[in-house]
Amino acid sequence: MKIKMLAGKTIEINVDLVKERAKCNFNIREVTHILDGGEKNTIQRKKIEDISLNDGQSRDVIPEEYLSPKERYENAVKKSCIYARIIKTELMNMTGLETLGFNSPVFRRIADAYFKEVTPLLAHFGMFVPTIMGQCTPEQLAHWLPRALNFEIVGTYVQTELGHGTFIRGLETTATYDPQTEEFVLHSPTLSSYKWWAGGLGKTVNYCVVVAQLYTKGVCHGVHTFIVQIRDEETHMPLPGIRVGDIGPKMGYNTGDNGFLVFNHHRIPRENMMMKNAQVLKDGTYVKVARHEKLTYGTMVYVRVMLVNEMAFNLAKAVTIAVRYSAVRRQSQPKPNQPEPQVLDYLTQQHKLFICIATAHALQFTSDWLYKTFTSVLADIRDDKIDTLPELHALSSCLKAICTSDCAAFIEICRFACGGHGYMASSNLSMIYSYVSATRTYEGDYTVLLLQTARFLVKAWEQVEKRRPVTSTISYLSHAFDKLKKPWDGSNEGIIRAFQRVAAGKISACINCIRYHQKSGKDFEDAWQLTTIQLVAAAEAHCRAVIYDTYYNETIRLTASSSPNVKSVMEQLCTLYLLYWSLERTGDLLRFTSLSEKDIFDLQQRYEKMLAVIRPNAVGLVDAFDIRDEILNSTLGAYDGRVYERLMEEALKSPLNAEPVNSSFHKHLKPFMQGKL
Ligand SMILES: CCCCCCCCCCCCCCCCCC(=O)SCCNC(=O)CCNC(=O)[C@H](O)C(C)(C)COP(=O)(O)OP(=O)(O)OC[C@H]1O[C@@H](n2cnc3c(N)ncnc32)[C@H](O)[C@@H]1OP(=O)(O)O
Ligand SMILES: Cc1cc2nc3c(=O)[nH]c(=O)nc-3n(C[C@H](O)[C@H](O)[C@H](O)COP(=O)(O)OP(=O)(O)OC[C@H]3O[C@@H](n4cnc5c(N)ncnc54)[C@H](O)[C@@H]3O)c2cc1C
Repeated sequence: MKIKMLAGKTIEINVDLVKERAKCNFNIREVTHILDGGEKNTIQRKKIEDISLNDGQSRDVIPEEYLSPKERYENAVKKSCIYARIIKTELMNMTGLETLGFNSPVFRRIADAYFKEVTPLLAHFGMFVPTIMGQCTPEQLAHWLPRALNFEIVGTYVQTELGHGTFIRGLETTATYDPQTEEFVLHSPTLSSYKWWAGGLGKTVNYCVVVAQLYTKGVCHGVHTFIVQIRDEETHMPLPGIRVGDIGPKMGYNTGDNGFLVFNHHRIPRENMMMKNAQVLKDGTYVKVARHEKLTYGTMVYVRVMLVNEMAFNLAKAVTIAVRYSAVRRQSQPKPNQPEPQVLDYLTQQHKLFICIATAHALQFTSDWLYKTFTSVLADIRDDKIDTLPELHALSSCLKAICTSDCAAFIEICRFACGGHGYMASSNLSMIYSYVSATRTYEGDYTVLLLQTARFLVKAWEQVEKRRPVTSTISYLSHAFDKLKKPWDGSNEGIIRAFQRVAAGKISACINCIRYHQKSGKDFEDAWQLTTIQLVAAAEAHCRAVIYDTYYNETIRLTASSSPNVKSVMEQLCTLYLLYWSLERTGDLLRFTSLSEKDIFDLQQRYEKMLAVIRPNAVGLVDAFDIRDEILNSTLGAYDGRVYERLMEEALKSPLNAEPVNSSFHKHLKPFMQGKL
């Protein structure tokens, strides 16, 4: 079927997708505006996408997969420069766009059109610049920030070592102050102290933020951050006292040149210690400035907050691919003499996919809410108020853990939903998965971060026990002492309250367990370790309760003035989300609430009915994510649904197809087959 597009281009669209779009009963644009945070943002995003993508500069002539590792990296550097130039010269200076930061989700979106994997500048944008902004004094900021923003220097964040990633206090790299020369001497005393992992470190950057143990006047003051030049600005050669290189192939991020770095008594000026939170004076006196010692960890909190948005976007990409493909793909014959159904018509397929759409909404709204919380805590810190920081740390830790983990699991389900073709690199699902899978580990491992949240919850519980007030996200704990179990209420609010009881019940069980071990003679640390499986589960339950509550309340707020059909499809997705998790967690609900077997039957019926209600709008809902084909990069997920044509076109690009017979036939296979080998 031929369709005339607005831009005047005629494109052919798969007939099933045309029918799906005709079935959609809500205004797609309205949903896009809600997801973008308002119509103005959508207009701005589209303008930016047009400027950055319309001239085709982002496209590769040869698919990345066919390049050697070295060529892939070099191609990524070339495109990083085009990408960064567009942001710097064409976008940031444009009227109306100058307030957008480098890490705006809009710039983030277009990056995917340029890089199938990642840009070697990811850590420059995502970590180096934010650390300068967060850890420098005003004088240092004036010196370093313009240089970094203008790309006169390119940097990364070098914290993790071969021996330690999680346990930051255990890092071994030393920065020892020498008052004679007013310099710090950076040194890697052991193999396990070698820096390892930082993105862009291998070959790209010439500067970095290094996290090291600060020694002055013979005393260790713990980890601090330093700006360290590692390469000559002109020749790019490593400076004396620096050994630096690439760590080699990984499961993903292969264009990201993650690197190692070894210091041999490398000297940097005193002024290169980032001195917003602590200072070393010329004579070596150590002065603590910040009221909270963990403010040095600020960049990590920032990236954890940003990652929730990152997850919403990546899941939106995966489910756009899987839903469009499922509308085009026909398979099997459930009834004789009937045409093969679209696989999207199978209830099991809807079960796989509609929760992914709902989750992308849930994460988007949660991420917007978390970002607002983050900026308000930053404002508090600027006013020297630090009492909101622990809650932000607890929230960003558990949300980062659960969102990255759910997102990776659901992206894999999107791949399953695409059958064999989902396994093709050209579907882009494998690349999205390998990218997201790493987020569960970096910036704080899943278990480790949930245990941080658990620590906060245990303290909060003790406050509630003493009838002291607690902050808003844990205020539900005050109902935990209500004696009577309330009757089961299957409304959305009822389900949210039920999950808050689950979270409170799990925290209470942890407290009992810790106290039980303490009573039997264990000290607190041992009792804590013996309870960690339950503590992780309690932090997960708390996090999910926060997501349910936020998703539900934000849906109501954001659709308050929407057209009726938009309001109802958004509410349907939210209800679907709550029903899905109720069914996933029946064990918890049976244990901590008055849910009965009959209630489970009802939940299942309601869930399946909801799948049927959402079915006609499924393609419309993924269209509403409004992700351009260049960004999706997928043979299965393009807007036009020309799946088989695209698969064939991509296959023909394989270098193996350049010649009818490969030389290995004559060299190896033929002699082997003829028994001559
Ligand atoms: C292309 C276009 C541009 C796109 C840009 C897009 C941007 C978005 C995406 C960016 C992606 C960037 C790429 C990133 C790549 C990965 C980078 C890394 O992994 S880098 C490496 C990342 N590495 C990691 O993430 C390592 C993970 N490990 C850690 O974070 C820490 O070692 C720890 C938290 C586990 C423990 O720390 P430890 O010092 O042993 O502390 P204790 O346990 O003894 O707790 C003591 C007290 O401190 C409290 N507290 C703790 N932290 C904080 C905090 N942040 N705040 C406040 N408080 C905090 C804690 O609650 C407790 O309180 P209380 O109970 O006493 O009241
Ligand atoms: C793609 C990628 C990019 C990265 N980029 C950077 C970067 O730019 N800069 C940088 O500095 N680092 C970077 N990292 C490193 C990353 O931050 C660390 O790998 C991450 O924080 C996990 O730490 P680890 O490797 O030490 O894991 P470990 O802590 O060694 O984890 C191993 C296992 O031990 C468990 N474990 C550890 N501690 C505890 C505990 N206290 N209680 C219970 N279980 C525990 C974990 O749950 C995990 O199962 C990157 C990593 C990856 C994969």
